[in-house]
Amino acid sequence: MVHLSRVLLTAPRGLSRKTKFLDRIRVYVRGGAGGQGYVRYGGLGGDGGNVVMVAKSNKTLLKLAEDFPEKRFIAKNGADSKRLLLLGDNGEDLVVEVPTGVVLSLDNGKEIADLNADGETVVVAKGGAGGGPNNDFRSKKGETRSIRIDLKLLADVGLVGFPNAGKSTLLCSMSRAKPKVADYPFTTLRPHLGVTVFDDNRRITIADLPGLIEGAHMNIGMGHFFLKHVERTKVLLVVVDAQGFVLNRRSTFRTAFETIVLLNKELEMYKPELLDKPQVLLINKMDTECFNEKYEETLNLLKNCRESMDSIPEELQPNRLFDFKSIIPISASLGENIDTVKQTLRKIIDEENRIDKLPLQNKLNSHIDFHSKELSNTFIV
Ligand SMILES: Nc1nc2c(ncn2[C@@H]2O[C@H](COP(=O)(O)OP(=O)(O)OP(=O)(O)O)[C@@H](O)[C@H]2O)c(=O)[nH]1
Repeated sequence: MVHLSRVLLTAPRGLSRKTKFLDRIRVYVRGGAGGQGYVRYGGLGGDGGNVVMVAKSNKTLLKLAEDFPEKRFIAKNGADSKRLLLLGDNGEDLVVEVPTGVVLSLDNGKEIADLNADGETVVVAKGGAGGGPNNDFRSKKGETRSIRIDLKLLADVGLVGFPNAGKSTLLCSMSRAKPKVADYPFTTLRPHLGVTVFDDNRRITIADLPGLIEGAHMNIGMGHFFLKHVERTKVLLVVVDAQGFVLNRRSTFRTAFETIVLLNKELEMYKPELLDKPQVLLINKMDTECFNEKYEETLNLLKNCRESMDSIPEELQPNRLFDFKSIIPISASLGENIDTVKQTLRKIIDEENRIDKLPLQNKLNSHIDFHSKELSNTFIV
């Protein structure tokens, strides 16, 4: 039964296809072969073309997969040297347009490129050298590879939370994005991006991700499938429903505090380094009944986090705890405290950008300084 419900809740492989969103594909690439040299007259064969990937912001992986269903990219061969044309022409490079923000890696997981800016290029399969005196006039074959193209969103802020916490509602209230909002879990089936624009035109990008639930690391719910999209964000914005969460009648009810701890565990299980990022906690639905009591209770439990985890099975308790820079009560649907959220995020991002520019030793000092300064903030636990 447990197995069955896990299978039912497991993200189906075709999920992204059903929702017309694709954030990973594998392609075969081959550089063109070099042309044969002409020994008798010392003629040189042309070099094979390279397969080159170029980042384009208007491209999507879905479009790439639709345009090239075979997912094979083979560059042109170099021309052979001939009696009447001793210098064979080089084969043309094959240029493949991929979305901006992709990571390219080999089957063994080794990353070969990170294409973050529009127009960035990388040769993913070199063409073979044409035949000439260096290789006994025997040409070489082109390089052959399988390349995994992984789209990782480039956003300043990543929203993480259980389903129904109000992440999409928050994204709507902070930007012009129009993600689907509904009163049932897993309304959000794919990541959405929104942009918050400040009065001085400063922009902050926010990625709303499908909800996580406990056991995501065992592929329950949508699993960790979309967590890669927070890897490159500067700040984690953790959103919880003050009233807690229950997936269905057979599931255990989880209080807001428990959902925070369970989210903490899921992030840690995915990649502990994610917890190096600054984190902000939003306790949502402050317009609902008994909010103040629940909010206070959650803050108190967070103060003694380790001791307050009795209700959570040991294997679901994180080793490394969230260290929130700020905790803010909000109502995403009424827009309460949303301005505070925006200003807090802006301040943290500005500070992160400043730290990024410092030399390493100064970076460490600056981080401690920043943190202790923030401790005077009343929302800090
Ligand atoms: N009362 C109240 N309801 C809210 C608030 N924010 C969101 N909701 C409601 O909570 C439900 C879930 O909101 P969503 O924004 O879809 O939640 P989500 O976290 O994106 O959910 P998933 O897509 O399942 O991950 C909807 O019915 C919203 O109207 C709030 O501040 N107050």
